Amino acid sequence: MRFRSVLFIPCGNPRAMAKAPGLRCDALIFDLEDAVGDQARDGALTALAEILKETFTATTVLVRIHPQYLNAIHRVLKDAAFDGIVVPKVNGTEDIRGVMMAWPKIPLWAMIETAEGAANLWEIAGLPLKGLIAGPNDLRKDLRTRPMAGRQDILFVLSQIVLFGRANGKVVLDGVYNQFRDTEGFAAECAQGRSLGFDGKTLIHPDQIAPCELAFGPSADEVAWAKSVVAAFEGSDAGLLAVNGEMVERLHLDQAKKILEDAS
Ligand SMILES: CC(C)(COP(=O)(O)OP(=O)(O)OC[C@H]1O[C@@H](n2cnc3c(N)ncnc32)[C@H](O)[C@@H]1OP(=O)(O)O)[C@@H](O)C(=O)NCCC(=O)NCCSC(=O)C[C@H](O)C(=O)O
Ligand SMILES: [Mg+2]
Repeated sequence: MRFRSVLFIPCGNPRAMAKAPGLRCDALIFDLEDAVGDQARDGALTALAEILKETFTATTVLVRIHPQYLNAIHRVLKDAAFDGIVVPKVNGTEDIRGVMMAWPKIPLWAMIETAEGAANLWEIAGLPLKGLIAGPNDLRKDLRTRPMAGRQDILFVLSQIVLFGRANGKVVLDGVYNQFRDTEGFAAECAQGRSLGFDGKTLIHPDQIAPCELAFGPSADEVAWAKSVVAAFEGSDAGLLAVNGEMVERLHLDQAKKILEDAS
């Protein structure tokens, strides 16, 4: 399953909700948390229950719950069809266990967006979760950082999400980019997220889907490199070879095969 492009849909926005079934991204996250004002909460939940009856172009449909309204959400969605729950502001393992009790069979995703959650990342990542998602907005609020070029202010947390996520076999998703009209800045942040090791990025606007897909998929250069490595090892049982002036080992062959698989 691919998780390159993962778009938040604000459940309180009927126009955005109407677009959701046809959107060509890997996953959708229907948001019942920060995107929904308190007055709109009941309507948003009803709208979500209705839309979950539809068929989606996206392969994975997730719901970001609001832990404060867990009982109401569970009551309305208990028979609804969706593929996972995103738990926001996870501070520690207890925040996940409560949701696991309510939905024992559905895959859970933890958002790492508080100082406490980041400090407890190793324990959280050790839980049977599907994935970890960075939340840069809440993280900056909680850490009291100021946005810096190259996300230097939160880079250590982003890298730890990748580190602890990978060590525990989780899908790891980068956080959202708020300046949704800034295509250059967005492309740069996607490239950085890809280089840091994230599987994909969470998005806030449909216009971010295509550039995100491009950034997180294998580049033309990577595919060319992968083909040359696979070709070089064909019929050879050598441990390492020189290919185009570069030493490549069998671990690179594994990487090359993965790139070609991702590109297909
Ligand atoms: C950011 C937006 C408020 C901008 O919306 P808008 O001004 O309406 O943009 P456009 O006019 O360009 O929109 C064009 C049409 O596309 C629809 N649209 C926009 N966004 C979405 C979306 N996310 N999903 C589906 N459809 C969308 C508009 O309705 C327009 O439709 P139409 O009028 O029929 O042509 C808006 O993009 C938005 O609300 N985005 C989602 C915001 C959100 O969900 N935020 C919460 C999650 S992010 C987060 O919390 C991060 C994390 O927790 C952290 O701490 O960092
Ligand atoms: Mg947040």
